[in-house]
Amino acid sequence: MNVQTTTPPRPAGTRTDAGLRLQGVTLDLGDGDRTVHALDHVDLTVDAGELVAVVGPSGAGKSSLLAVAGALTGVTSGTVRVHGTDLATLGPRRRARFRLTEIGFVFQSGNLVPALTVADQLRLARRLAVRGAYDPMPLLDAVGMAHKADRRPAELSGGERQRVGIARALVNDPSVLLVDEPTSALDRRRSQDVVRLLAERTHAFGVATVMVTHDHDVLGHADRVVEMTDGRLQAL
Ligand SMILES: Nc1ncnc2c1ncn2[C@@H]1O[C@H](COP(=O)(O)OP(=O)(O)OP(=O)(O)O)[C@@H](O)[C@H]1O
Repeated sequence: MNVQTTTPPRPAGTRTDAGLRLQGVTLDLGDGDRTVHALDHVDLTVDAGELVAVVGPSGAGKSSLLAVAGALTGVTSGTVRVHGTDLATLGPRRRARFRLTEIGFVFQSGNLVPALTVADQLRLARRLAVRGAYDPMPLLDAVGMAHKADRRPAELSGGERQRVGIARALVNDPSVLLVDEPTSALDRRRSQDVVRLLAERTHAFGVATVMVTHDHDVLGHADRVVEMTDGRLQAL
């Protein structure tokens, strides 16, 4: 008999160490002879169940912020904590495992695997982290995509692909969701729908979400907006 494992929603704000905490984070990157301060003493706390939008001009450091929050890049100084764990304490193997289970990534245009059905996109992401059968339907239902579970990415609209990307990022019940320009390939109405969905799922699943965007029309769905300029963060 297969044991179906589903992920129960986690109520927001139930863990004091939940979410994302950046304290005094600096990231220096080499650029030829000179050093670029991609992040300059950044402090940012995103609580479980909170959606924080990050805006700012090109080159301001927004991608760098996602890279350090997602354990893709180590910091030059300062600390990054995800669900209470200081990322600097993790070796390469534990860091990779941690990224798989604690962090969800949503990319610009879904980044789905072309050959897989919608349901299998979720099954694969789950399988990489947890053994055992998994029923993707409740989560697909939660993003309004259960009726297209058997379709492949080429048969979906841009907005639908993003919905599947959001579901896939939530499959392992991560503490942190990192979202990079989710509406860059979408028209205005679909952009609103996708970011509204992100906000709803953030609140319902109690995940700490950071969304980088150039799209000022969607900022109303964020709980908070911060602006990055020259590697520094300030509240808007
Ligand atoms: N690998 C690298 N080596 C050297 N400098 C880098 C590297 N990656 C980024 N930078 C520099 O770090 C700074 C921040 O870049 P980052 O990509 O984080 O900005 P961004 O706000 O995401 O920009 P955009 O909105 O254009 O994506 C920029 O000055 C950039 O040129």
